[in-house]
Amino acid sequence: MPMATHPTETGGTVAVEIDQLEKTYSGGIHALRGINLSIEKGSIFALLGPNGAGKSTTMRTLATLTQATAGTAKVLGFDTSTESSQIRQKIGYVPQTKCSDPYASVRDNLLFQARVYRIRRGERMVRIDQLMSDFGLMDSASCMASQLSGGMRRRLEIAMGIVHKPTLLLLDEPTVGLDPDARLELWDMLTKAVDRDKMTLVFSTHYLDEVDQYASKVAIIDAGRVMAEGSPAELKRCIEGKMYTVELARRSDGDAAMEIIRQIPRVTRALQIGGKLHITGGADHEFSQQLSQLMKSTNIEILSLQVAQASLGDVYTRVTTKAFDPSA
Ligand SMILES: Nc1ncnc2c1ncn2[C@@H]1O[C@H](COP(=O)(O)OP(=O)(O)OP(=O)(O)O)[C@@H](O)[C@H]1O
Repeated sequence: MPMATHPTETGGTVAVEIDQLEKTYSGGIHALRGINLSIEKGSIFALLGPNGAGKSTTMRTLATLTQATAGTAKVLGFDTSTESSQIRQKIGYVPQTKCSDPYASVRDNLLFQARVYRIRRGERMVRIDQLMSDFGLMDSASCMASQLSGGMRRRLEIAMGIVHKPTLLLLDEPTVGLDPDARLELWDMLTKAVDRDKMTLVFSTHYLDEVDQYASKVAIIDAGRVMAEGSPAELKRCIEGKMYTVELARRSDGDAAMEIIRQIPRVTRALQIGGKLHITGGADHEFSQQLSQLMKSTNIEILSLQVAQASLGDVYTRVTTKAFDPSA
């Protein structure tokens, strides 16, 4: 992975350009079915999607660890299929699975990585001390990686991923399996490091709150395709009207209630999940009155009706789940 010289970085203001990317694994599994994405330099970009959506495959392609079947992916102006060595010295990649040596200390794990990237002897210790301080690892410098908590081990692995000050950092589900406090701690330290070293960050996640809070842009991926893309605020605005959550007194009324909802002209989406009906429709008082009156007239008792602005979760549910679509 390390190279003696640094190539001139190209790509203008774009860090990643993906065009019609396809990946078919042996056995005929279509992991990517024509992904298009453009990621600006300096942004924090999230790939959000359910299990098996193709997030890791996209990450691995950008990290030049797997070859696309068709289409192109450019990282910092370099082609992932023909210019992998130029890309590898400019990026940091931290996979989903543990990648530190469990039997080496925190300091030795970082030292190993610094040697791999041929950081000069004089600079190595300064950089390692800085990273241990940034990621709250100073007091654990001599601990073996296997002795660290899940959150600390993840922080060590991210520190290892940026030891060479990459321009682009790829993190595959950085907080998976961590408790809420550990997630917050990690994001706090990570965003400070990203800011200071002026990195572009691309991360994949299942956590909507992380996307809402930290990402400047997000692509929602499902079954190997980009289903929606934009800033979290833009995506929320895409959902017209408001979100209504109706809880029925009797779960058994669910199907009948869905039939009634289908008759309301301004309902754009409706979904029945575990005894609750999630409806997108008109944003006015009249709409919610119409909804409750129709239910009452057919003896369907409503326990509660809540109204909210669309959340990123609503967008996610809408683009990744088969909902009732009256226009379909
Ligand atoms: N090495 C491989 N060989 C064969 N199939 C694979 C391989 N890696 C991934 N797949 C398949 O490709 C599809 C996409 O997988 P991928 O890991 O990219 O999704 P993901 O969105 O990262 O999922 P998760 O959130 O579960 O990590 C899945 O159907 C998966 O089973």
